[in-house]
Amino acid sequence: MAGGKVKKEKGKLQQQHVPYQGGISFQKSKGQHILKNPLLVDSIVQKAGVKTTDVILEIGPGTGNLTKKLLEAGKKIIAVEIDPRMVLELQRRFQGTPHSNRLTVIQGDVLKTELPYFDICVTNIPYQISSPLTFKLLNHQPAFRAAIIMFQREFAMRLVAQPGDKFYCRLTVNTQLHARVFHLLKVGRNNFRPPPKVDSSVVRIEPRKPRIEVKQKEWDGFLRICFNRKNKTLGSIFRRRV
Ligand SMILES: C[S@@+](CC[C@H](N)C(=O)[O-])C[C@H]1O[C@@H](n2cnc3c(N)ncnc32)[C@H](O)[C@@H]1O
Repeated sequence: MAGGKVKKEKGKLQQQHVPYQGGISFQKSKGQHILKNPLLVDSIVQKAGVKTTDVILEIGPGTGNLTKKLLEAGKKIIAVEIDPRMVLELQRRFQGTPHSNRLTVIQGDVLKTELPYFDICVTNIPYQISSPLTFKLLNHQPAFRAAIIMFQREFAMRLVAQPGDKFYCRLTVNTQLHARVFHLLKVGRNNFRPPPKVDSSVVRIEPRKPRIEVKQKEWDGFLRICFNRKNKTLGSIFRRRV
């Protein structure tokens, strides 16, 4: 472990819990639990179904462990990171690599940032922003294909719950009104550095297509077009619906 200290305690060599990577101390207040298992990162990217043409949004790229795999899979990454130390670390890590011109890092709080267009969001978020972030994404226009998000397990269970489940609640209803939600992967706390106090789950959120609202005026215009054509049957179907 980079920067780790080893101290002798009660006759045993015990590794002190010093969560450093590349000289950066991780801040729990910012939910900085870095994914340390490369196999898990591969699995998340693979299950996300990223296309080579995709513009990907990543929230909280941290030191870039997920970012690196996303850069290999997609066309362009837009990453929003609140911590300037992490932004510097990302620049240091990707500068001069073949991927660098496909990565844009926005420094700021994602909840206060106007999000650009993206096809898919793949992200390991700080859990304290789970709820506002989910609804920010669900309100985002134009709608994206899917968001693949690491949540605290219990929050994930509430998102995917079905009527009658113990986790079924207002969050479930509000989310499923706007999106289809799937549980993808259970993730144990030891896959992170430092390990959080809770287990996690990766969830896939697919926004529902908005219903097309047709106003009376538009129906009238459409009716006229139908009657101007020779297909009278089609015309009468629409007349009945008006
Ligand atoms: C759980 S870590 C994930 C790090 C990295 N993606 C990984 O998987 O290894 C969360 C990241 O989100 C950043 N973060 C925390 N609050 C944020 C916010 N409001 N807006 C943007 N980034 C935030 C943290 O600084 C941290 O880098």
